[in-house]
Amino acid sequence: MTITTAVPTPFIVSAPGKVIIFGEHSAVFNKNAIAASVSSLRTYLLVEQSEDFDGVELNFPDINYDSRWSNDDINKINRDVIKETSTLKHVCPKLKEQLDFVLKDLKDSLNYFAALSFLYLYLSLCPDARGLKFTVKSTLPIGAGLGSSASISVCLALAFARLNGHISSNECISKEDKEFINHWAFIGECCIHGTPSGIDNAVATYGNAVRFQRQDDGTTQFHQINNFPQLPMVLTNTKIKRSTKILVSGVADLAKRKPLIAEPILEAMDQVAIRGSELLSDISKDIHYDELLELIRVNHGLLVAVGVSHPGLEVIKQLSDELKIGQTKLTGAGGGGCAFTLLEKNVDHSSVRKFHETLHEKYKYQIFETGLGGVGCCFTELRTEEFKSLKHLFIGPATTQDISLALLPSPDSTLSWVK
Ligand SMILES: Nc1ncnc2c1ncn2[C@@H]1O[C@H](COP(=O)(O)OP(=O)(O)O)[C@@H](O)[C@H]1O
Ligand SMILES: C[C@@](O)(CCOP(=O)(O)O)CC(=O)O
Ligand SMILES: [Mg+2]
Repeated sequence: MTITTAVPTPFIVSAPGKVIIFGEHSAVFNKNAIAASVSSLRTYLLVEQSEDFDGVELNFPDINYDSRWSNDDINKINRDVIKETSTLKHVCPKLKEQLDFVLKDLKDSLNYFAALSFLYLYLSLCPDARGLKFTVKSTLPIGAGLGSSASISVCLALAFARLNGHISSNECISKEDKEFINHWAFIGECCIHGTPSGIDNAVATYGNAVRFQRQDDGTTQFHQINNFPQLPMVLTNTKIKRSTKILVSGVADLAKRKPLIAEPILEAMDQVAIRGSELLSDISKDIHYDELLELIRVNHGLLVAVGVSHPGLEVIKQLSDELKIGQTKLTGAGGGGCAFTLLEKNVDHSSVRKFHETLHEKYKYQIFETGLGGVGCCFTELRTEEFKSLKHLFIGPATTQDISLALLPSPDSTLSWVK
């Protein structure tokens, strides 16, 4: 079997999910937004040699999807069309058309978008890397508003950029390399949900927290917010399924039909995010904490107005209001998925416990314990013994705790993560 790669295998790449604090949806309309990475909820991608196949194998157990494409399948895609993708800031319609043909059996299923982003990035970045198997496992909930689509796109972009030799240093991932990864992850996001703002892939690439704004010419402007405060918060997953693509296109439809109504709402979201970022950079002044809580309440109301909440999310908001523990807003695309509750400064802990218990026992919601900020994308090459001891995490019924315990790129990790 011929294996043409610039770096040794096996290796693992990883990227975090995110919480949008202010500005989901309005970010798509070039308004300001603030998001932070969720340090312990991440996607991991294992790249290894195929055992018995000289094409490309894909294994996405989290969504029950696997596939393999032979060298013949791959060689049928027109090389001139592939070359065109390198200069584009969006998805190349000609390549998408060819991939639609390859993926015709998946059309209209959720797996189609995952396969499309995989093949699009693979062909654009390392079409000659063959005889490889790519397995993805995430400790993030998928389709829940915590940016799993961006996190997997960053993992794919980083892995493929290593395989073609674009990223060859084993010391660190340079600023230029991160720009490259962020660009291609944005294209992966475009494959998954059409018109992303780019905030999710920026956070998954760079980690920490960012204030972000997409510009009218399609470029993005973002600043890392250093020393992002560890906000006292509760992150709740309703487990109600929804699709970012459909929710984002619903808001675009409203903006098109009722521009005079939608634009002031989006403008108000912009002002919330601008003021929110001022407050978050100087949270030490307690006097502003109430204003931050107020902004959370206002931002949620504006998201309700553009039609992206869900009765299941309103349950969380209502309960936090009833128990007077803080302010809740949906986070991510909404329509189900997750909500973020910022707790009052001197919150009554027994009320927070009641909040947890009710959401868990009565509604069967899931509560995440995670800090905000932390490492962005990273990779680690595996020694033979490491590969042997870690492989089961990607093929067996490993829990998210098992995966985090063994792989989390924390300061006390036994693996040598390159960041
Ligand atoms: N671990 C994963 N394995 C396979 N596909 C994934 C994974 N994580 C994300 N995806 C892709 O991203 C989609 C979910 O993205 P999206 O609707 O934007 O929700 P979110 O980004 O909030 O999780 C999935 O349907 C799938 O195509
Ligand atoms: C709704 C939006 O602002 C965030 C979507 O996040 P998620 O896919 O729901 O995690 C879209 C975007 O900014 O690309
Ligand atoms: Mg997404």
